Amino acid sequence: MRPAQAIHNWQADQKGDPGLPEQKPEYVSAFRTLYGYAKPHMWGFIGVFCCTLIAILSDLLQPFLMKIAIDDNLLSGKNDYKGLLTICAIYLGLSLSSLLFTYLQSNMLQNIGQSIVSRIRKQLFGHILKQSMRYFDRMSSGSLITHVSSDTEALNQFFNQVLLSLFRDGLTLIFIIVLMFQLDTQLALYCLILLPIIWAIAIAFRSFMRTTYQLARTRLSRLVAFVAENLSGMNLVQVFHQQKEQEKQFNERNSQYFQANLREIRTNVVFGRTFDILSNLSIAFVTWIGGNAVLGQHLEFGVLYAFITYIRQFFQPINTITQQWNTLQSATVAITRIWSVFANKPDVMDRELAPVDLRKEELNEDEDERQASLSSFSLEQVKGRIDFNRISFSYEEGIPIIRDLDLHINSGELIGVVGTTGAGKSSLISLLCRFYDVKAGSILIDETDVRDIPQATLHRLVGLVQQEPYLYSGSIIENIRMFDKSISREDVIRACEFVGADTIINKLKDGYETKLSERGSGLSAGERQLISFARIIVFKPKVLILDEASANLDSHTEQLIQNALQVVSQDRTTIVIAHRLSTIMQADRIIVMSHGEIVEQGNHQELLEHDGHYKELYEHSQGNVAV
Ligand SMILES: Nc1ncnc2c1ncn2[C@@H]1O[C@H](COP(=O)(O)OP(=O)(O)OP(=O)(O)O)[C@@H](O)[C@H]1O
Repeated sequence: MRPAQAIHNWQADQKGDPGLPEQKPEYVSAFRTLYGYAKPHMWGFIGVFCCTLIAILSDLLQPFLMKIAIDDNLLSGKNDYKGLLTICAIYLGLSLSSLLFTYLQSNMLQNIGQSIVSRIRKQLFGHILKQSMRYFDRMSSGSLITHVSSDTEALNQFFNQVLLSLFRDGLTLIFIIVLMFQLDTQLALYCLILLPIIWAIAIAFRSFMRTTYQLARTRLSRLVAFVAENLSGMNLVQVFHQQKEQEKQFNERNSQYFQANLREIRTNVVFGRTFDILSNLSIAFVTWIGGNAVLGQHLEFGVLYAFITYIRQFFQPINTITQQWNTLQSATVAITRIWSVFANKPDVMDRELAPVDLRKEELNEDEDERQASLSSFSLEQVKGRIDFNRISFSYEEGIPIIRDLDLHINSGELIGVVGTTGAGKSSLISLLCRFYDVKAGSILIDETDVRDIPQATLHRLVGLVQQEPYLYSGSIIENIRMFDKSISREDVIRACEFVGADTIINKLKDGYETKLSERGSGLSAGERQLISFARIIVFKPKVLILDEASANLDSHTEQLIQNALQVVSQDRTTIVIAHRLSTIMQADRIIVMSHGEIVEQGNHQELLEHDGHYKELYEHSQGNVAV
């Protein structure tokens, strides 16, 4: 990440994370899309439904069986031991069946849920990788991490908790009501009087629980985003001695999350206990009404026993369903957020090249030329001529960064680009690599517009060594061949010898197998630069861009990089954004940029004689100050 970007993200986080808006759930569209993912698992869902049905019936028939045992065997005076034994055997069978089918149901649902979520997570990461730089300028890495981790996890909970509860608890409730009416209509009607009260309590708690739940989730997301941003901008935090300030801010967020969690737990406990009280009141009520009926011999004792058992079971699913409301809410918000990522189309895309014969009649002259240049474009035959034809560019509307810039580079030329900070040097390179598209004008490589070259080909064609080369956690060899197994070890070693990185790598204990930690720590800035040179060499780009590290390198490493640059620039067009003029004094041509325009160009000697910006920069650098 460029320091400017890190600062931007870091500052964005100080203001609160704009990437994590508190979105309102949009149930219909969110679940319609999710349905598309669930559809291929339809048979699995039918299986889950059947298992749930059998498990619930096995559970609910148990009190009914007890009622038969009490009324027909124990209190009837028939002394039917065989009948009692049969009932006990069936009871045991039902318990085992409940156990087995509950296991199957949750196993199947877990399987389906996990495979859907893993598919979404895979697609999400793939989609994020395809986004253009403008997207990453806007989004903080913290919110993207949240999308890939917490939001997909919320989806997982949707399948394993919400769906399961809807299946199991919903069906349980329906069956209990049916069984109650089956046992005694009058007593069942008395119990149903309770339903509106339960409903009112659930509604009252629901909105309260939703608020506390969402507060906790939002605060957690902010905490995660804060940590992620701090890790990515750690060098800034340390350079500016921000540790104490950041720790203070982290503690504030942490304590806010802690408070929100406590509130959520308290609300859940109060809600659960309210239901317990209501359940006990109902049991007392039914015992009184039903007990009177039993004493008056209008009701069998077994029926009353079964009724009381069912009332106990009645409150559990209502409680669970209400609690799942929160998970449903957060899953919906998560789905909406994930889908808003999916909905974002990259600004920079490969042009759709419709088959020529289909569009021939519509082709105008320009289009004809474009098609002709494309058909002659082949990666192997590219010579590396680059034309910036009067290009203009801005990151934000109304703030021009590059203005009407015209630059033509011959194949094999070594071009140095210098200029004051913010002159637009890196932006020019970003346009050539097509991280962004120009607003006006065009950039051609061998007469072909970069917008017409598939990005995969373009990035094979143009190799970029960045100011702060990124190294992945993995061995040095994997970092050089970028995990591409088709590049042999010999090729890697040859590339390292070529740029002079070989001696350094061989001095390391494990040589090419040395494991690098994240960001390549363990190696100096110069060593990381040399490794990224070797990385470029193995991929043999026709155009090489070097965004030179602005950090001060020791003279030995600087010499190594100078030598490396000399060898890698042979036979390829090379553009070097130089912070130290010594790097480009030998360049064929030096371009001096200021405020997005080329203000001078020529070789070192010519520019010194010109007595302009370059001379000023040169004299400045003679005082050993980096440009
Ligand atoms: N991603 C971005 N979004 C918005 N503005 C940006 C972005 N990147 C750069 N800029 C702005 O564009 C201008 C040119 O930046 P650029 O990085 O191209 O300059 P530069 O000449 O390479 O500077 P330096 O030598 O400091 O690297 C600066 O004003 C910078 O703040």
